[in-house]
Amino acid sequence: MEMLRKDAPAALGTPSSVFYLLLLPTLVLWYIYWRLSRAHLYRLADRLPGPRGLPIVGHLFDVIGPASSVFKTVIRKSAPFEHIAKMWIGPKLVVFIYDPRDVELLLSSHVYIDKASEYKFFKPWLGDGLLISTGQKWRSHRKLIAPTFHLNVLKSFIELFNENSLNVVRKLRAEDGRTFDCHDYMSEATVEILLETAMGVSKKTQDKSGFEYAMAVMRMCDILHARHRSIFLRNEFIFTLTRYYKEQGRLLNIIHGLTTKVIRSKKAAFEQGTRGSLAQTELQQKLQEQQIQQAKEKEKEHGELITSPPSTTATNETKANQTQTQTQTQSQAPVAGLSYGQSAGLKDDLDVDDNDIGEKKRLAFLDLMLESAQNGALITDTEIKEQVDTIMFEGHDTTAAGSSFFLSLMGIHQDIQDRVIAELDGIFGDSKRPATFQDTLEMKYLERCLMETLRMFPPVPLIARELQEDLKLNSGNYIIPRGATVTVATILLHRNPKVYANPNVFDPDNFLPERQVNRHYYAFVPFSAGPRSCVGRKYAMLKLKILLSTILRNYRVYSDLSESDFKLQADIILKREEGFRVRLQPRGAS
Ligand code: HEM
Repeated sequence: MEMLRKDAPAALGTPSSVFYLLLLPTLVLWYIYWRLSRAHLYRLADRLPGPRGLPIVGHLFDVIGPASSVFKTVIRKSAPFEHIAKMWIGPKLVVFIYDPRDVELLLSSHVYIDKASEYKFFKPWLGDGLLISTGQKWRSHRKLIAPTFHLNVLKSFIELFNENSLNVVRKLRAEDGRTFDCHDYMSEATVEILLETAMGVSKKTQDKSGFEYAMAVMRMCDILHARHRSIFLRNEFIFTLTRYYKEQGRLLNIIHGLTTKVIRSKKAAFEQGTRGSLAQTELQQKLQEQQIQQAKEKEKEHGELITSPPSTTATNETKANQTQTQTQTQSQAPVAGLSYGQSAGLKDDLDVDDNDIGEKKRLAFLDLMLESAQNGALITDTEIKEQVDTIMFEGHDTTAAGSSFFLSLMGIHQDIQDRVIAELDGIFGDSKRPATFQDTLEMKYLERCLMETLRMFPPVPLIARELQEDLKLNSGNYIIPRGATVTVATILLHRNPKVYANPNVFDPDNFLPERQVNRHYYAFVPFSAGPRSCVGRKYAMLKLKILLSTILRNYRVYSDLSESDFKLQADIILKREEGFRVRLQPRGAS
């Protein structure tokens, strides 16, 4: 008995050996349970076509590595499949869709609106802003924000679009005749335009130019993309141990520093009763001063009696109201279709009739946010900050990429550039006058070139959703199971040979109305579509037309490369790895 008692612990083993003895069966049981709980996912996934991956890890190794090679590999492997391609990234099922009929099902739905888990890496930066939020919060904020990008509001930005575009032209003089990366200029300009329009502050109120902010955003996107591509960096704990985490903190200081300052300065003006863009007020004052000066000079020259310029004593609020009223009486453009970046026939909440928008809602973005906060609990200070961060990011990086691709393509296709320039000369002649809203409607060929740029090089090349319900596709007898991530591969959709006869050829005539009419609405969705479409779509198109036409009225663009030399990288926003290298020559100089 005595012996038995002594041996008993040895027979049962030490606590650690018991642990190891139980570990294996526990793991096996857990694995069986895990597989069974995902049986539905595996069953339906097995029926989906896609490139063959490795056992267990699937295509994990395809998404690890430099950004440009990952993008190329994923596109290359998906391309041979006609409508849809499935890939396993470890345990994660990702399904790429690029048939317009399936894209319509996903994007037009009010059910499949939850963003994929990859968007969670944006959280420290954008919080629960419009891009990543979901449910009731997204719904109510979308309803609040969409009208602030209504055409009536946008028309009041035209002077600022013009003024900032001229500013870029002046800055570009430093690069005359040299090959340089135009993306830096486009980034800085798009940040400053956003500050002055949607945010309604003057760029003079900032210590530094938008350049530092734009560069911090670019670096931040690199970090987020690195997290997408590394299994280790995806883990929150491991991430905090890396240099990326420290750098993220530094970058967020710059990014949030600017947005905090913007809100503070706008709030201060708001509390003093000032509404509307402070930059707009400054610009109007400057124009008035110029008018007075010119009138005085004229008077001196000719001894002419001149009528006095408009009073400068009106309050900012009155002026902002005046601007808004003026814009309401300007020509009412067709609201749907090409001019605003989507297929004719597609409509979303930006296409509401003018009369459906209440008076108060005709405010620019940050004005409306502050007004709503003042009037009740529609939006809190934290939420305003999240939305400002979201609009600042979404509103600048996308248009910086779009305009840089446009200039690169103009540089490559001199014959097409000739036609754009001829159109602009037809509209403006020799005049240096700023563009009006009506002019932008007449830039038909430039518009087609812009659309073709967004087709071939969509700044947002992938739109990903996480399915909470199964999705039965239209293109074939396929069901994508709930739990999967569905990705609209815009870049493949836009180059679908069944839709575009020569998908890899830059041909602005793809957007001739007669060609458009025969195409599926969802074959062109650079701004997404449906309930989660881009709220900045019209803003982006109007701004890009003014910015790019101003550049091409002043410079001719050249490029030493062709599209086949582009090394595309999709670190959130589509870019050229080698930079957007172009050369400019002032127009009129031979
Ligand atoms: C060429 C320029 C632009 C392109 C190609 C573009 C593209 C897109 C796309 C594809 C989405 C959907 C993303 C997704 O579902 O994952 C989106 C969403 C969004 N965009 Fe844009 N965008 C552009 C410019 C702008 C501008 C100028 C603003 C604001 C001033 C803006 C604000 C937003 C916001 C807030 C969302 C989220 C909307 C929501 O989820 O309800 N974008 N954009």
